[in-house]
Order: sequence, then C-alpha cells, then structure tokens
Amino acid sequence: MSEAPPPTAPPLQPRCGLVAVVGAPNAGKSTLVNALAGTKVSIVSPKPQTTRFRIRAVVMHAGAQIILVDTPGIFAPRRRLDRAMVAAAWGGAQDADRTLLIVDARAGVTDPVRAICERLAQSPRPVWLALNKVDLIEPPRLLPLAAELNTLLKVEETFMISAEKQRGLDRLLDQLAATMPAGPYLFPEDELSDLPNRMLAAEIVREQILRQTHEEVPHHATVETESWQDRKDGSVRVDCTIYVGRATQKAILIGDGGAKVKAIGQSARRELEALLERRVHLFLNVKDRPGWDEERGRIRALGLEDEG
Ligand SMILES: Nc1nc2c(ncn2[C@@H]2O[C@H](COP(=O)(O)OP(=O)(O)OP(=O)(O)O)[C@@H](O)[C@H]2O)c(=O)[nH]1
Repeated sequence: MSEAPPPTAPPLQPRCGLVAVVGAPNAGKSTLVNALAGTKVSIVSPKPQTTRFRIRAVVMHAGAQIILVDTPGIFAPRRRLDRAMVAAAWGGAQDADRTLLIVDARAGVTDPVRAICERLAQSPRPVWLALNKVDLIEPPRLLPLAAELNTLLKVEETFMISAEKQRGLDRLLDQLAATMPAGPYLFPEDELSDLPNRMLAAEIVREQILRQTHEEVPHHATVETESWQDRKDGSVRVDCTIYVGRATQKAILIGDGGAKVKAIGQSARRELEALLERRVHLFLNVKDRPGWDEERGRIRALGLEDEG
C-alpha cells in the first residue's frame, strides 16, 4: 500500500518590517544585533552625532525579513528624508513595526533610560522591551525592573535576554518574525549574503567623506554600494556611488582634478582591505541629484514613510 503524499504546505506569505533598536549607551545594542544576525555587521562610526538612520542588519527568520535599524542621533530633522528617518525610528511609521528597547538589567532605570522611555511613550509605535545582561543579575530582580519600566511607558512584550550568552534570543526572533507585516522583502534574498559587506563599504566611504570634507557636504552625502564582485584572484571590485544634493557639493567632493575623491577612495580602500583582509578595487562615482532626498519613491524604497 502506498503512502499518501504529504500535504503540501501553503506557500508562506513573505513578511517584512523594520525594527528600531533603541537603548542607552552600553545597553548591548550592537551585541544583540550581531547575535541576531549571526555575523558581525554592526559598524561603529567615529562621529556618533552625525549618525543618521541606518540599517544595522537584515535577519531572515521563519519566512520574515526583519530589518534592524539604528536610531538616529538627536538632530533636528530638516529634510524630508531625515524627518522620515526620525519618524520611522521614533514612531509614526506603520504600526505593525516595532521598537525594541534594550535595557541593561544590571544598570536598571538610569537617567538616559528614563529619557528614552519618555520619548518613546509619546510615540504610537508598539514598544517591546528586552532586559539584557540577565546573566549578570539575580532573577528575582527582573520582574520589579520590568514593572518599573512599565510605569514609564506601555510595553507590549517583555523579553529577558543575554545578548552575549545568546540566551532568550530564539523567542525574541520568533515573536519578531511573527509580527512583521505581510509584504515583499525589501532586500532580495540573493543579495543578502553580500549585504553586510555592501553596507560596510558604503559606511567606510561615508566615514571618509566625514573626515575629509567639511561643512555642508557630509550631511548631504549618501553612499550606496552599487555592485560587489568577487574576483578569482581573491580580490574584490566594489563600486560605490556618492549622492549629493547639489552641483556645488559635487564639485567640492571631486576636488581639483579629482584629488579629493581620490583621497577619499584611497583611505576607504585601505581601511576596507584591512577589515576584509583581501585586496580591494574601489571605484567611487559622485552624482548630484538635486532634491534626491525629497524623492518620495526613494523614501518608500527604504521602507520609510514620511510623517506628514
Ligand atoms: N555580561 C553581559 N555583557 C553584555 C551583554 N550584552 C552586551 N554586553 C556587554 O556590554 C557592553 C556594551 O555592549 P554594546 O553591544 O557595545 O552596547 P551598545 O548598546 O551597542 O553600546 P553603544 O554603541 O555605546 O550605544 C559590551 O562590553 C558587551 O560585551 C550580556 O548579555 N551580558
């Protein structure tokens, strides 16, 4: 007697969403992001006050694409893109997305934690709380701490985790995946394996722009990695485009006879080579796109919506 064929599983509807990772300095955000992504992808910028909204990692879990994003520094959002970034991180974006507040359980409710809670409490976006570093404290202290935080803002779900010891992370990932809104993936799956490298390259070029130019250029420049090609000889060719808002900024970035962009490229290449431990051929292309940051479609492509 032949066995009945196994029932075909219904096709999984893709889910995709943004999770803003928020927390006081030292709470363990980077450690958690790295643990969730399973690879070291978080990038530390030497000028944190210039940090804009940034994708830290993209995690695939149970059919969902979970995009972990950084929170912006406290800056007055003037341009539409910046406003959208702030809105996405602090609320006002699709309400299915989440804010994940990481609190160092050992440090407890410090002034920075209190300030963040006050700010989050004003946002309609659901907040999930992760009490981190539970390996460092006695379990009976956790519930009172969670209760205290709940008096400061309404927490939808609470997780007790140790990012470093990788405890409690499965449940967190399962629940995040389950609550992402239905929708297509923002990052094609076949690009995902290169994504940390692409982000790293773009970030390092951006860092060099910050170091080597002054005034208005850095804040108006965005870097995207257009292609990443591994070569047979073990080296890699990386093409990045630097977008600026105005022709004058483009001229500053390029410099006399291309000297500035060349210097930026050389420093970025050296740093990338040191980090990747392989030869890098880095090609930089500077484009001005007047009003690019006003482009609605682009904001949509980033998965962000303006608040207005
Ligand atoms: N014992 C223990 N240490 C942890 C845990 N998670 C993070 N840490 C440590 O806490 C320190 C801060 O962690 P980070 O991940 O750098 O914190 P962060 O929130 O990204 O910090 P900023 O980038 O300064 O905002 C590091 O020394 C980590 O090793 C944990 O679960 N248990």
